[in-house]
Amino acid sequence: MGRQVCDAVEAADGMEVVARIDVGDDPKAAVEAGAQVAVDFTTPDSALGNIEFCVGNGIHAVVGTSGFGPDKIARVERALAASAGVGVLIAPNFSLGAVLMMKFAAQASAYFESVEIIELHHPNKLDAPSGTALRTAQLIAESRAAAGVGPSPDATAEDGDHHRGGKVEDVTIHSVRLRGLIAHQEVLLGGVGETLTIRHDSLDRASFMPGVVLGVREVAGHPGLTVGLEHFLSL
Ligand SMILES: NC(=O)C1=CN([C@@H]2O[C@H](COP(=O)(O)OP(=O)(O)OC[C@H]3O[C@@H](n4cnc5c(N)ncnc54)[C@H](OP(=O)(O)O)[C@@H]3O)[C@@H](O)[C@H]2O)C=CC1
Ligand SMILES: O=C(O)C1=N[C@H](C(=O)O)C[C@H](O)C1
Repeated sequence: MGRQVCDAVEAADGMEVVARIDVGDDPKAAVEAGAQVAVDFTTPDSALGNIEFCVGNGIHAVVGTSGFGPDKIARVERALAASAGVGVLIAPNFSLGAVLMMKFAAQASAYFESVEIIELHHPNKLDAPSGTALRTAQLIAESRAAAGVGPSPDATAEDGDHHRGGKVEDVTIHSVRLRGLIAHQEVLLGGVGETLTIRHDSLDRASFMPGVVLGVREVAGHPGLTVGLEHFLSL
């Protein structure tokens, strides 16, 4: 992602890549080069420190790295509280189709008794479930709570080995890791006598680039923390 993002930013109107920071490089090089916006696609362990460094140095940040739970989000907010005017965008998924898939799934989940998520990714992915699946589960939970819909029915009495996947916000998520895949997700919804499946496929990492470039363009105009690219789009 890092290499592809550098190419996409370099090709975008009015943007220039002034520093490329790999693991082991000193991030001060970005400050010295006058970076206005940093883009982070690293690892769940590295990203928080990178964001805190950027915010502390007045650099806006666009973050694609997954694994941002409530604790890390709170730390980003604390860093931002001490740096007025700096913006951080954390987007679980930068592809337009995935943003729409999450929105449609959350909307539909208010009308169906059952909902489960299957996320499917390449086997080099470090985290499970994916950031997209976590965010989808949160959005579904919010939508179902607002509509007064209870948890999906499930009579499984025992599942010591997790054959039924894992639950996030009471929504079951199944994670598939398979050579040949890039990034895919299905949200399965079920009601009496019918099912609805909402599926998104990233067939190429190029699918994330327009969203990243949009984030870089817009983040300075959105001080504070924004979670989700949908807030920079008029959907
Ligand atoms: N939001 C979205 O739309 C998308 C999010 N992602 C997420 O982005 C992240 C990266 O994905 P991907 O590119 O596939 O992963 P890779 O593992 O291929 O790349 C991560 C890179 O970050 C480097 N790195 C680790 N720590 C640091 C650091 N402190 N400073 C600079 N570089 C560092 C790693 O170096 P080394 O290998 O030497 O450790 C590695 O080269 C993942 O969390 C993934 O889930 C991916 C695609 C889309
Ligand atoms: O690691 C990936 O590849 C991806 N990670 C993000 C996630 O965890 O949801 C976004 C996309 O699914 C690709």
